[in-house]
Amino acid sequence: MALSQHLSKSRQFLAIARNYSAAASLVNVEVNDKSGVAVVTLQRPPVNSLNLELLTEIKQTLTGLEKNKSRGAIITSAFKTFSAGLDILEMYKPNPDRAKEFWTTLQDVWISLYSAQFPTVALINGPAPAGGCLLSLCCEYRIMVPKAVIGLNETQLGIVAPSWFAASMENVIGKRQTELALTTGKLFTTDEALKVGLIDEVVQTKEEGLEKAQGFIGSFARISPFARSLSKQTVRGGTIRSMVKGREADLQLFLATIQQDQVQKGLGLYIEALKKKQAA
Ligand SMILES: CCCCC/C=C\C/C=C\C/C=C/C(=O)SCCNC(=O)CCNC(=O)[C@H](O)C(C)(C)COP(=O)(O)OP(=O)(O)OC[C@H]1O[C@@H](n2cnc3c(N)ncnc32)[C@H](O)[C@@H]1OP(=O)(O)O
Repeated sequence: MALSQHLSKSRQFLAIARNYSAAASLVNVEVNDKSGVAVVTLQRPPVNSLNLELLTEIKQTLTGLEKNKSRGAIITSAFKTFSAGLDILEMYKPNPDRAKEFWTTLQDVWISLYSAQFPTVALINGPAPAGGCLLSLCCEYRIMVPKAVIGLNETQLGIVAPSWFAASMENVIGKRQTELALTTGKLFTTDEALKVGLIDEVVQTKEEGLEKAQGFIGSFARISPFARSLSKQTVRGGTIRSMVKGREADLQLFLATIQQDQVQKGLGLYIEALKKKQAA
């Protein structure tokens, strides 16, 4: 499709996305007029913790971008935190039906983002623990600001990162580093993340990050989108197939795990600690 035609379609999507954003407003989508690349900004205050509603909007946004054959997407945050990960309140004293929908929607978001046909960049403009890290790991390229942290720190909450969280990290930094990171619940500083390959670039500001992200996506201008996306599928297909095959078992494991007394106690203490931190 010619770029002009494509941009016209993108603008139509933007109009729809704007209307949608106005109604719900947890995700803002802006399509760049020149490049056709969508900047997807998470905006659930205060820290973009991923609850059912935010995950649902992310899922709908990704579906819209895929339908409109997006040229690329940059995922970032409107706040100083990229994403605080899964909303702990979705797992603490959960309503079983909502917990089921919550986890299924998280799985859907992972599948859509991990297998997106268009190029994806995470512009990590603040802390990205656990589920925040997972979102960025689904992308093809990660750009991060200084003085932030990123990692799968689940063990620090007394829970375990599911196998597809671990696989997402392993595909980026390898088995050895993933095992060390997961067993300790490590949150990498920006410098540590760069050193281990968890992120690709460091930028000083979000604006610089947006330019770099556009540059990364622009680097595919002369590559056939068909060949690009099939190559991505070749590399990621095994991980996606294994997650999809195991998703019902994974859901049941999640539901059983969060009902355990020990897990509930741990989550309760963690929530208290977060609140005390704010009061101090
Ligand atoms: C093989 C077996 C498989 C079984 C599977 C079963 C279970 C595993 C399931 C899931 C995996 C879990 C994944 C997750 O993502 S868990 C979430 C992990 N997240 C964190 O640990 C981050 C916690 N937050 C922070 O560290 C900080 O908030 C921050 C992100 C660094 C930001 O710091 P800042 O100082 O800017 O903000 P505050 O700390 O003051 O927070 C403001 C406000 O937000 C509340 N909040 C923070 N994080 C969360 C969260 N993740 N969920 C819900 N709420 C959160 C915080 O309490 C404050 O609230 P208040 O009401 O006091 O204003």
